[in-house]
Amino acid sequence: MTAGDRLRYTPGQLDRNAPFYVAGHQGLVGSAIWRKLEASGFRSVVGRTSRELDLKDRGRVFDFFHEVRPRYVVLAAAKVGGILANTTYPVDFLSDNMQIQVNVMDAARKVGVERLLFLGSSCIYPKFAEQPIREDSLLTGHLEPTNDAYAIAKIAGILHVQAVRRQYGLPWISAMPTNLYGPNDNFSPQGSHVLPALIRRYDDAARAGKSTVSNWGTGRPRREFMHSDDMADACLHLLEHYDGAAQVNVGTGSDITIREVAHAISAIVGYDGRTEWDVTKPDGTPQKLLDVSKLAETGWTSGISLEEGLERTVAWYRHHVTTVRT
Ligand SMILES: NC(=O)C1=CN([C@@H]2O[C@H](COP(=O)(O)OP(=O)(O)OC[C@H]3O[C@@H](n4cnc5c(N)ncnc54)[C@H](OP(=O)(O)O)[C@@H]3O)[C@@H](O)[C@H]2O)C=CC1
Ligand SMILES: C[C@H]1O[C@H](OP(=O)(O)OP(=O)(O)OC[C@H]2O[C@@H](n3cnc4c(=O)[nH]c(N)nc43)[C@H](O)[C@@H]2O)[C@@H](O)[C@@H](O)C1=O
Repeated sequence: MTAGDRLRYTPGQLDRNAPFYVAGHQGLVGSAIWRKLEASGFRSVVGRTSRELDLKDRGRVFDFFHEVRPRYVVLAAAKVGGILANTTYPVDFLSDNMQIQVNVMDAARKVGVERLLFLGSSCIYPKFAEQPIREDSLLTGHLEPTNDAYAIAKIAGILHVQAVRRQYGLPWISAMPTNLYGPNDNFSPQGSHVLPALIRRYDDAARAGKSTVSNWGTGRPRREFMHSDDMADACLHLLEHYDGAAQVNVGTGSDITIREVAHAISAIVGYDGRTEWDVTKPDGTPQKLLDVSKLAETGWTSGISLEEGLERTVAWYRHHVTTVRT
């Protein structure tokens, strides 16, 4: 594919028989996308674990794309973690993510992948962006320092997609999800995001009859949480209905304090002890609520309430407690 070879994209159903590569298909988002594609009739969905194909290995990534020749790609493979992991390992979050996305997008461009969806994150926006955060607030202010390395890699990914559109005419797109949760999440006490951390902590405490649990920070920051099945639904919707250079925010449109979500989880698991707040741990950005009007204009809104999503995820966690990723 060279500059000037333009693929004509017509919004509508993707071909259910065409090879569809889900990068990161065993992760929180990738596994939800896999379930969604199978349920939607896709017959040729392809995935590789990082053991089978390390996406940092450029040569092997090119070999894979030449062999499989996917027509569609969702790039849901990334180095991902919560606030502490991002603060402790900034080099990994910058370097791994830059390598993964550059290799995948270069190889996908080389074989002429028709539709590619790059997943960024709501942390790409300035720390003190006006709320709810509109897509056009990108690069208008300083980033939140606890995840600036990760955010810079994700911003480079958005630019990469836009550059491919401009130079090669491929109708690739980017989506910026809010904080996500659901089955196959990372439940590592130190490395995970807040929601899996709280589910594990409160469930462990309820089982052990503990009188106190300690959460991080002040509990005052506000976050918007979305179930990964909603996210997967939005991804397929965008691939079938959106073709623009600007990234699209993906969220539910409402947020909640960490204190409130901790209370909700403790009630679901039946924990009746005390909750303390360890203010030596970082709060991160004070509020991250996405403006989802652009997504709504494409015809998609979130369908899973936080209450239902938490119930489902706690049930999943309890069923998989001995095998969850930590
Ligand atoms: N979770 C969240 O709250 C949010 C996530 N996102 C974005 O969504 C996407 C998916 O995140 P999520 O599902 O949560 O992350 P997970 O950690 O659950 O999954 C990431 C996946 O990436 C794969 N992966 C990581 N490194 C490599 C590598 N070197 N080679 C091949 N595969 C690799 C892993 O494969 P394996 O299991 O085989 O090692 C894993 O399945 C990411 O781009 C993330 O930035 C955006 C906003 C919020
Ligand atoms: C999705 C997004 O996720 C990260 O940003 P974040 O939203 O700040 O992520 P978080 O889920 O880790 O924390 C949210 C809030 O919750 C509080 N908190 C309480 N108790 C625990 C706890 O036990 N663990 C964690 N992790 N946080 C806790 C914590 O102190 C903070 O105030 C980015 O680095 C980046 O990866 C990114 O894009």
